[in-house]
Amino acid sequence: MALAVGMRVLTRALLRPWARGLRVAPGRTGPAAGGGDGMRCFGSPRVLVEPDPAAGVAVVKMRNPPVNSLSLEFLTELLISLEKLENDKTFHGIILTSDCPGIFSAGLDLTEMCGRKPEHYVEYWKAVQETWLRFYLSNLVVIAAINGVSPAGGCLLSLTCDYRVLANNPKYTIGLNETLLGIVAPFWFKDTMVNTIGHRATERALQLGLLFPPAEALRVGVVDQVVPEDQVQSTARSVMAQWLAIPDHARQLTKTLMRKPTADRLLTERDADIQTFVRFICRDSVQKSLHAYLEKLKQKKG
Ligand SMILES: CC/C=C\CC(=O)SCCNC(=O)CCNC(=O)[C@H](O)C(C)(C)COP(=O)(O)OP(=O)(O)OC[C@H]1O[C@@H](n2cnc3c(N)ncnc32)[C@H](O)[C@@H]1OP(=O)(O)O
Repeated sequence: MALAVGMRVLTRALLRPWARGLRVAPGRTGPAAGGGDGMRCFGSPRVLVEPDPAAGVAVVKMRNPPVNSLSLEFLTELLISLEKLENDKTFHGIILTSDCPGIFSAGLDLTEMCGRKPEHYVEYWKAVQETWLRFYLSNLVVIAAINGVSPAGGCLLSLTCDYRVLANNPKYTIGLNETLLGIVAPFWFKDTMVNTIGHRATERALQLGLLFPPAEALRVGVVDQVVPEDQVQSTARSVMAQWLAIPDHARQLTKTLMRKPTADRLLTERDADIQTFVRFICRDSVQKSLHAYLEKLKQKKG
């Protein structure tokens, strides 16, 4: 039921103006990674999909340099790739990873939330909601191979996955750090974190905007496994094999059982959540905080 609702909302999303004209186009050519049966990589400008049909797995690489910030276009391309893989019976699992060295994703694109018109914030927030819903409720096994830093929306994206493998590099911190930007993680960001690490740990992590280095992330449960950097992809593949060995219908129904109540909360409060976000982001004080944060990021270089 929730999945049927999910399909309908995606179809609606793809009909929206920002999604029109974006279709999965043939990308880089060459043999599929590990597949060897001639199926080619495909994707879109910002998302590279490396299919391994023999394993029933596709590696989805985010490539929106420099930091894989989750812009409207990038989210749209991610959704289209996910839908294409879900509709292809060859695939049972995807490994979500990054093509940008040292960065999994810098989270929501701050330039989408700064100095724009309210109508833009509405469209952007719909896309953020849609991405969370689609990944959170996907029938596929989704494993995050986290090969870089992963703050805020980047962390959220990984939390939608069924399993997280993080590279053991002290620079690769992960967490919901929204409060450090003077903004508030919405209830469904919070719920996703609570479902992963529990209420008390989430309360502390979200209020303090904690970004956990690998050992801490593992201890608190934000990630499931920390491995040497050069073993992230191979570990994700062996974990995937374990998950795919479970009868698919039983695993899928169990996933739905676990996640539906959390997703339903957003599905029933979707419009109110958009209004809350737009009201909040349009506040002068919030705009000032975001501008100051972006400025600080830029000055870091000089
Ligand atoms: C209501 C809920 C709302 C929001 C949830 C969110 O997701 S808010 C976003 C939170 N994200 C962050 O706090 C991460 C901010 N970025 C960083 O900390 C660093 O950029 C990062 C990811 C550690 C990478 O550092 P690095 O030194 O490699 O790159 P640099 O900082 O120089 O950044 C390169 C250019 O990218 C721009 N940029 C970085 N993050 C974002 C972002 N989230 N959105 C948009 N743009 C971003 C940065 O300004 C640099 O731009 P440039 O024009 O080249 O100076």
